[in-house]
Amino acid sequence: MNERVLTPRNRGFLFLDSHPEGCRRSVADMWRACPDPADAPQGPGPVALVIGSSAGYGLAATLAGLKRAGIRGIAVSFEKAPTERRTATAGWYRTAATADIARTAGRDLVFLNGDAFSDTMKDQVADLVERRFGGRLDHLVYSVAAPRRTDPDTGTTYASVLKPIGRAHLTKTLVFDDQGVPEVREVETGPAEPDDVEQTVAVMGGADWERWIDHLSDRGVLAEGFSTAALSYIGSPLTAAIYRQGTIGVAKAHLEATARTLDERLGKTVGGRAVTCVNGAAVTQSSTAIPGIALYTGLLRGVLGQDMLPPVRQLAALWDDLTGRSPLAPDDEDRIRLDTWELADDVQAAVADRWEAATTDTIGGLADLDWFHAEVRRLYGFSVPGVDYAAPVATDVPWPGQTP
Ligand SMILES: NC(=O)c1ccc[n+]([C@@H]2O[C@H](COP(=O)([O-])OP(=O)(O)OC[C@H]3O[C@@H](n4cnc5c(N)ncnc54)[C@H](O)[C@@H]3O)[C@@H](O)[C@H]2O)c1
Repeated sequence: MNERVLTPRNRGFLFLDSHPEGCRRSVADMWRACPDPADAPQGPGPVALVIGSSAGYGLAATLAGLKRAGIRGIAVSFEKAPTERRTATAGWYRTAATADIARTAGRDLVFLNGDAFSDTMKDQVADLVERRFGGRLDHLVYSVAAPRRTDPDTGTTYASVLKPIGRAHLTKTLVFDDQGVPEVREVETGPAEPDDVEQTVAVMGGADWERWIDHLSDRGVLAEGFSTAALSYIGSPLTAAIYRQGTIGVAKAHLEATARTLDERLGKTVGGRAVTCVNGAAVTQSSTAIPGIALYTGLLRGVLGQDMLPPVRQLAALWDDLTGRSPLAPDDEDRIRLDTWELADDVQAAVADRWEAATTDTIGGLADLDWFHAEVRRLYGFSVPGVDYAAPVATDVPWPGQTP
């Protein structure tokens, strides 16, 4: 058993190691933060597939699905195993913790580790649905955030980028030095090259989600009334140049257009439904990579405090919609909106005032930096309340279903 004391080592918002016990507790905290349903789910539960289940919104989808809807089924993510020298990635440890929660809740959830963009993974999932889950999938939540995707048809690998379109964009941004001292800087991001948009759409648009649905449909494993949701983001005018009007925004528009195509197709074939679900800002490994988002999210928390709705509470509402317990009215572009708390006019006005006033000297009084800094560390299992970080911890935690 490889036991050692782990201290955080990071470059910016990226950490080299993850803390297994901290990751386990952060999942337990998320589980507790998901509200109980008025009546406990009965029976074996609907069969669900969550893609991107080990972090951020996909982890929230998995936990909220277990608690609110009593799902069983399959959870897919892409994580790295521990080695002699390095810990596993945080999502590996969170997956082990999620598996324990599913087991305790009496739900049969199978965790697969591999590339969701591959056809091999799609076949593996379809085989499992056939063999283990009665051949019928009731729900699919798509929550992948990835830097690259290889198209199985052509073998071409696409890389997504976060760039403005048309001209360079100067934004304020928040960084922390090695001692954790915050600094507000300006960074310029150059405009997208001609094929950056196409590449980003190929990774983060709707192509892979559509491929999943077609693949599972061809295999005949979509249940009558099957429903699917993919996660999207709109965000603030403050981040629009880099996000919604940037390369990633074009990809999100593609994802939302794909939902409309899939919705029509599923309606005709299995009486099913496809939607995108627009969520609010959250601190995740993917979101911290977006220029300006760290500052924006820290200020948003400064304005909203505890009223900032965590992913697991948003996803509880999504499951209530998917299962028909409490349907949500879509917006005029057929999207489910769980981001209204973030985009409320008064909230956005207050964040914009603070953004304007933000400098290295003033930031401490404008943003909730303690929260933001701790959230970033919690992504890797550090700064989780109740964990003894001085104690040695076993890093070779097995993937669920494997023997150590
Ligand atoms: N973070 C936010 O503020 C925010 C807000 C609204 C919507 N969203 C959306 O939520 C979705 C998930 O983003 P996140 O921020 O939770 O990301 P994240 O980085 O926290 O999680 C990404 C997940 O995708 C998995 N993954 C990555 N590549 C994969 C691959 N090739 N195969 C299988 N799994 C893979 C990872 O293992 C992880 O489970 C995205 O669509 C994002 O746009 C995020």
